[in-house]
Amino acid sequence: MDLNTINSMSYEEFLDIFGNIIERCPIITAAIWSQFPFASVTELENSVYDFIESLPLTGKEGILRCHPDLAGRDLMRGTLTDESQTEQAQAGLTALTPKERETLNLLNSQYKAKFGFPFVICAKMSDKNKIMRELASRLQNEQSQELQIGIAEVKKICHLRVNDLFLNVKLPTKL
Ligand SMILES: NC(=O)N[C@H]1NC(=O)NC1=O
Repeated sequence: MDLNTINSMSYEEFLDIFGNIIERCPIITAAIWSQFPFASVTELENSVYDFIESLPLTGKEGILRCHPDLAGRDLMRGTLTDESQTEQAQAGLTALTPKERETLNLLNSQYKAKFGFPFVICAKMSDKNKIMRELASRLQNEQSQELQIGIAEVKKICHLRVNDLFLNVKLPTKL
């Protein structure tokens, strides 16, 4: 897919394809359509990141809260987004032993109880062992630090999702 194609999309088409570049936050995709046309993919990504940075702390916390727990309830119920399902599978989180799942769930609960939002990490850039270690280590941080790290991870996830869309997307023939 090229930029010209994107720049000629209606906001409905743009939302259909790019609506989940930030997990369960289509409002961000809808907002950046106002910045059309984009001169580059980087410019598109930067407008997402600028929008996120313009939010108050509660808005940033809200973005983190839209993320499903890793190997959590949504994975067990089959209610993850396609993107999150692929990312968690790639990190090995869909094939945990019961003991590993129990440990991860416990750490996730401790993290949420301490910070008020879920532990977020770019799963595709990690694996199950690294995720467990990072979670245990980040649990020791201050809340403000974790908000910053979590949002940095959201941006990494977004970057990979945008890349994927540019490489793989099959556009509706109508476009
Ligand atoms: N909690 C959390 O990190 N969730 C996410 N990470 C990722 O790579 N995809 C997600 O949905």
